[in-house]
Amino acid sequence: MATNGRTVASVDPDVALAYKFPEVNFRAPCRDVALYALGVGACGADAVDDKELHLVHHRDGQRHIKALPTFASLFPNKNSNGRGIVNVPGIHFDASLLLHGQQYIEIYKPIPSCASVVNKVKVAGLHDKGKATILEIETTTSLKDSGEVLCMNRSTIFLRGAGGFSDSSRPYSYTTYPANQISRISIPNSAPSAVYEDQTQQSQALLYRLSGDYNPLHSDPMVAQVAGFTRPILHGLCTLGFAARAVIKSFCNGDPAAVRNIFGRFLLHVYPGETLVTEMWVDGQRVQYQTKAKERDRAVLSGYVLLKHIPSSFNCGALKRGWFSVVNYTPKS
Ligand SMILES: CCCCCCC[C@@H](O)CC(=O)SCCNC(=O)CCNC(=O)[C@H](O)C(C)(C)COP(=O)(O)OP(=O)(O)OC[C@H]1O[C@@H](n2cnc3c(N)ncnc32)[C@H](O)[C@@H]1OP(=O)(O)O
Repeated sequence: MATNGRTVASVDPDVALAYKFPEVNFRAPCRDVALYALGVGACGADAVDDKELHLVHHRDGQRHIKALPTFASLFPNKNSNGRGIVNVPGIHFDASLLLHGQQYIEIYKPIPSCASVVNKVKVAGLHDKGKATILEIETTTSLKDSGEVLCMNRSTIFLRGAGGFSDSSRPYSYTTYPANQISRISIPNSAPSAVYEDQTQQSQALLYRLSGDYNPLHSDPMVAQVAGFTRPILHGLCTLGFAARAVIKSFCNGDPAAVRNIFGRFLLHVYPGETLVTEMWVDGQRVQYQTKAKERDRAVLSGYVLLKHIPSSFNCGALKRGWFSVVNYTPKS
């Protein structure tokens, strides 16, 4: 329903939860993997950066470029209308007020750089927060030929202005697992094990959107203003890609296959051109992180990355072209 061009929000949880999504088949070609890597800043500091060149270029003797684990976060886009909006019967909202709240990714197999895959999708959570509705979409992606499951994405979408559909004394909440299992991130008081600084470009969102999220919030100044921002903002998943790269460069010697799970909560919007400073704390195989927009000194993202192995000790204090990675880390025995 729409009045004056704006959709009047309404949520019918029974209709939404009963909906069976169709399976979505698609092909993720090599070119998409490289374009995505560039969209999240790979090779931005140094075009021949040895820790990242393999994300966009394969040398003689290598068959394929390597996909960042967060490339998997693009797969749920294929369930959407191409503007980051998943249509779920029973949920009507003003698309200009949608924000990405959280993303959780489990990687079961290294993400291939070229594959035909299929998405199975379900509503995994629905919460009435009064001023907003939180919708959680779970997408499980498998290789089309073998049926092997590659990864699972849990996308948490914050629908501003769409809450209040339940009794305020007993707000509606549904989830297929305890949400606090992944959403409570407490940042340690101790000094971080590593800090990584990265510069986003003014054109970052315009480049990132070519990976498939054409939500005009990230490109159209008028739409951004209606949504409450002074100018277009960066895609949340772009910021998550920067944070994942920070962890991979600092603790995995650039190997994207070293990552098992990734979680991030988007705390505040990021403007393209801002400097992202990611602080990381290692605890066994888990790297907790917090990313700040340096110019505003505000935390914009926090979460964790679960690695396949405890990272080994190494020294990395190189400071070049405004990037730094200061490592103060010895693995626990
Ligand atoms: C399938 C594919 C789908 C992918 C779609 C993606 C499409 C993309 O094109 C869209 C984007 O990329 S948007 C850009 C990235 N996101 C952002 O910039 C949002 C940044 N975060 C914010 O602005 C605020 O945290 C904000 C506004 C989110 C919340 O702030 P407040 O309104 O101040 O909320 P608050 O009062 O603190 O809390 C209210 C309840 O909500 C919960 N909550 C808060 N932040 C959350 C978040 N980020 N994610 C999930 N839940 C969140 C709180 O816990 C609280 O609940 P409770 O009272 O039960 O604790």
